[in-house]
Amino acid sequence: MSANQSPAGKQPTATYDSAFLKACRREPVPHTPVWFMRQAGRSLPEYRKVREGVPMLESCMRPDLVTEITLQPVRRHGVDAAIYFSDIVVPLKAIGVDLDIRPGVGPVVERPIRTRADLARLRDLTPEDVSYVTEAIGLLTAELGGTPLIGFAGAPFTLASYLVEGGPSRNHENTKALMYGDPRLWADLLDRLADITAAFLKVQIEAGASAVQLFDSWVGALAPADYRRSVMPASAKVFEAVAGYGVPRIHFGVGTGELLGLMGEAGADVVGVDWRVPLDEAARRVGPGKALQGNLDPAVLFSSRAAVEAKTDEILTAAADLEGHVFNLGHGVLPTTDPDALTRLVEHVHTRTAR
Ligand SMILES: Cc1c2[nH]c(c1CCC(=O)O)Cc1[nH]c(c(CCC(=O)O)c1C)Cc1[nH]c(c(CCC(=O)O)c1C)Cc1[nH]c(c(C)c1CCC(=O)O)C2
Repeated sequence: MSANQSPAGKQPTATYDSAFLKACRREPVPHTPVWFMRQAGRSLPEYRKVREGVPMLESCMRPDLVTEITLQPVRRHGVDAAIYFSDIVVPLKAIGVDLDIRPGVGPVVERPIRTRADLARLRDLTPEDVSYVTEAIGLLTAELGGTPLIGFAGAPFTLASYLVEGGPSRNHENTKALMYGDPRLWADLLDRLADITAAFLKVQIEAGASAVQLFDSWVGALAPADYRRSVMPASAKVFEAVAGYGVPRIHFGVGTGELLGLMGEAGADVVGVDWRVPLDEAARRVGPGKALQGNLDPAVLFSSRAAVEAKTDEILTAAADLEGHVFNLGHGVLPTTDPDALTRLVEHVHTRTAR
């Protein structure tokens, strides 16, 4: 190990010692670190400008654009971590699934996956399928200095929901029909997706990502017993596959108050919490040995500065006794959010928690 290398491998010491990675490891921090899910995106005029005329999926495959878009919120807001600009469906596109991301809609799959024959269309992901990810992360880590880069992927349940429904869904009825009606096929589908997801996260870590987040955005639609039986084994397989790298693993979903304990148990080092459960109560549900991430309601950013600060202070108070806290929103930045409100929020959290 050379002098400027960390115990965690090839990342620079400044990155290893960043407030974000320290909080994930539950070590003392100089201030509570902050980043925002969907911090890169339509809330930023500079994002809308570089995306002009470039379809979403194409932008994810261009290392120059990925690098620029990932850096934009770091420059503008001074957040404590960058999140790699991509989408949860990128690895599926990379293995040849016929899908697209429609503006204002989200991912749409031409031929949904619902039978055993359909399952054969999901082949393994190799690093060559996503060489643009390796290239972009190389460019990014060179630019980021001591700011850590978070890699991410969609969790098997949330990916399955898009694949089975064929697009965004409120009730996930086709997904649940498969889960309850053909548990063997469902288990095989989730296992396939776990392998693809694990391979995609490995590419990002090996290229230089300092942490990874598994987005199980829609898993809050399930009761705990069904989560434990039908989803947790696949998510646990993903976490286990990347455990050896020693980078923090974050696990996030929306409406997951009843699942927080199980989501930690699946293998996360950090559990993401939406705004429906206060962080002190979330800590009781998750139990010791894990950090928490969250949990300001993204809609609060549409209220007055005083109201944003009051809600933020409530969260910081609830987080005061946590073993590790990464400040974030309870879900992604809404596209019409005033970016200045986000910049002020970063400053406020840093000032309020400076030690
Ligand atoms: C469920 C999900 C998706 N994608 C993602 C999730 C999990 C996170 C969550 O729960 O919000 C993950 C995601 N998607 C995107 C990021 C970028 C990194 C970041 O957080 O800054 C991340 C982390 C870019 C994106 N992914 C998408 C956009 C908007 C498309 C655009 O800017 O043209 C961005 C910036 C498209 C997308 N892709 C998806 C949706 C629901 C949408 C929005 C559809 C719309 O409102 O237009 C699927």
